[in-house]
Amino acid sequence: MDEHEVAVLRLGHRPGRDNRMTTHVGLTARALGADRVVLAGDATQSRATIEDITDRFGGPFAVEQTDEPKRVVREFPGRVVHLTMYGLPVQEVAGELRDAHANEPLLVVVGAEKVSFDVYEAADWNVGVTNQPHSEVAGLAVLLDRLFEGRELDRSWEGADRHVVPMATGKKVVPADSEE
Ligand SMILES: C[S@@+](CC[C@H](N)C(=O)[O-])C[C@H]1O[C@@H](n2cnc3c(N)ncnc32)[C@H](O)[C@@H]1O
Repeated sequence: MDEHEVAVLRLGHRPGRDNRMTTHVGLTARALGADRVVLAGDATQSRATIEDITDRFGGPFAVEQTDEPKRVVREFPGRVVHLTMYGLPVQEVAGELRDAHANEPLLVVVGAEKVSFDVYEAADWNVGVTNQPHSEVAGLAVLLDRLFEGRELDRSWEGADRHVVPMATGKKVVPADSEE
C-alpha cells in the first residue's frame, strides 16, 4: 500500500484446527493494507481461500508459503515486529514503527501456538495489543490500523471482478466495471 512493503508472517499451522485462523490472518492482512502474507508450508487450503478472495475482490496481495519461517525472519530486508501479549504497548511504539516504515519494509510476525524465544530475540520490536491474551487476528488488525493511521480503510483495489456498494441496510454487489 505504501512505498515500502508490509509483510505478515504467520508462524505455525495445525492443519484442520488452525485452518480458519490462518485464513483469517491472511484475509485481515490483505483487507487492512499489508502487501503479502507468508504461511506455513502445510497451510495450502488457507492459501487457496485467500487467493480466491484476492481474485474476486482485488489486490494487489501476495500469498506465499514457507517451510523455513525463521529463515524468513532472519533474511527479511527490513525491520521485524513480533506481536505478543508480553510485548511493549502498541500505543507506545506505534510512532517508532511508522518512522521505521517510512524508510524500510516491515515484517509483522504472529503466532499460532507457543512461539519460541528466539523469535522474541530476533524481533526489532515485541509489541502487545494490550497485555491480555487474545487473538493473532485482532492483534494484527489493531497493529496495521495504528501503523497506517486509518489510511488502509480508504485504499483502492485493482483487478477485482466485483465490488460491494456500501448500504445502510441490505447487500449489493456489482461487477467491477459497473458505474455504481
Ligand atoms: C492465541 S495466541 C497464542 C497462545 C498460545 N497459547 C501461547 O501460549 O503462546 C496466538 C498469537 O496471537 C497473538 N496475540 C495474542 N494476544 C496478543 C496480544 N495481547 N497482543 C499482541 N498479539 C497477541 C500473538 O502473535 C500470539 O502468538
